Amino acid sequence: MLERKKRIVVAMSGGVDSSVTAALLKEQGHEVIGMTMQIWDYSSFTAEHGETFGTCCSLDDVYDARRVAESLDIPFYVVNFEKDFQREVIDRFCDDYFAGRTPNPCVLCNQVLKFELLLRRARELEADCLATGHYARIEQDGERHCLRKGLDPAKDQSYFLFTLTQPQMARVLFPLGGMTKEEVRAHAARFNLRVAEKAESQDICFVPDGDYVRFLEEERGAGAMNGEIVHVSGQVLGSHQGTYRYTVGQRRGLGIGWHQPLFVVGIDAENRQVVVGEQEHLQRSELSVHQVNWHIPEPSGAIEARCRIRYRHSEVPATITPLPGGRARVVFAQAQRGITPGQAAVFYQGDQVLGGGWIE
Ligand SMILES: Nc1ncnc2c1ncn2[C@@H]1O[C@H](COP(=O)(O)OP(=O)(O)OP(=O)(O)O)[C@@H](O)[C@H]1O
Repeated sequence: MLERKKRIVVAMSGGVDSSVTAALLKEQGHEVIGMTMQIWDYSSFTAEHGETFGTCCSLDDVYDARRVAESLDIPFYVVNFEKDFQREVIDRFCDDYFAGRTPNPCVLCNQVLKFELLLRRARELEADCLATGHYARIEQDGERHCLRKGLDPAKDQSYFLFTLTQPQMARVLFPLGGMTKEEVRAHAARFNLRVAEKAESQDICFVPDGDYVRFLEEERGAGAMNGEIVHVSGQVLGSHQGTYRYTVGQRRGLGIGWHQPLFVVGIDAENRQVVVGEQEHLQRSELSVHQVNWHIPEPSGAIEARCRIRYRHSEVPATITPLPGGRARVVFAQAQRGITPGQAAVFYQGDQVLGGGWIE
């Protein structure tokens, strides 16, 4: 039981996690308000492709969130952030791909939509805090708040939350951070929530079928980025239909016969070249990041930590040196495969997030 009754806005996606979050906070005696962001209109996708998908933000999900709010007997609001989502997440997603990077839109959605815009709406309702169903933990350590991994290693979402700032963490709750998904599903059944058996959401909610190339071409048109496939040695091996169709580490779909397996090792969007090489060319022992967000006071020199270079990567030992202009250099104890510009590099010490930035 928390000591003081709070007014808490719960970000409700219509999924199991945020529904349980709302139910638990209500059970603890807080004044809970449900809020769903409408961020993407699926009707055109569904009309064209004739399918619906279990994503985090379709209209069905708004309906589910409303039903859950009704069953919990809490006020419920839908906020329309479609334009913000288009500008802050989708346009940047497309810009990144067309500039030769592989973006991570979930981090941007958390950063701008959930923890700036939605948090502001919560403040307008005079709420004490905003709660989400993320699997991560925020703990207070003296004056500072620290971000820790979710206790369930299979669900930990701390990587997607590295941009959180101190003022945001002071206002954000992750009630599921200390639970496993099993426990959350058991709570959902106990609360009799009709979303208890709902499937997990997709990786990228606005590309429900996973065909991001089609999505990019619908957004930006096709054909403008075609060019050569070039071996690291400089030899031209073939041609391609658009640099945005490729990502570092990719092996399939190159359409080139070569005496060794070939991988994409770099994308030079300016010259419209896809650079390929053998396995060993994918290994790099250092990277640079920009827009670094430190969760600890910015170190004055190099620190030893562990670094994760994409969501499904187990963090590895690295030396991290802050650089001027909000940048940092990361040098790995052992070379890493497939360091990908546009992805986030997040620094950890044990289960604590020390900071993170965007790979250049
Ligand atoms: N459209 C939305 N409106 C409001 N909050 C959202 C929305 N989408 C996601 N969230 C919030 O962000 C959290 C993490 O989102 P994510 O897409 O990772 O969902 P998830 O882990 O599948 O959770 P859930 O089961 O609640 O959908 C959700 O638990 C919810 O609190």
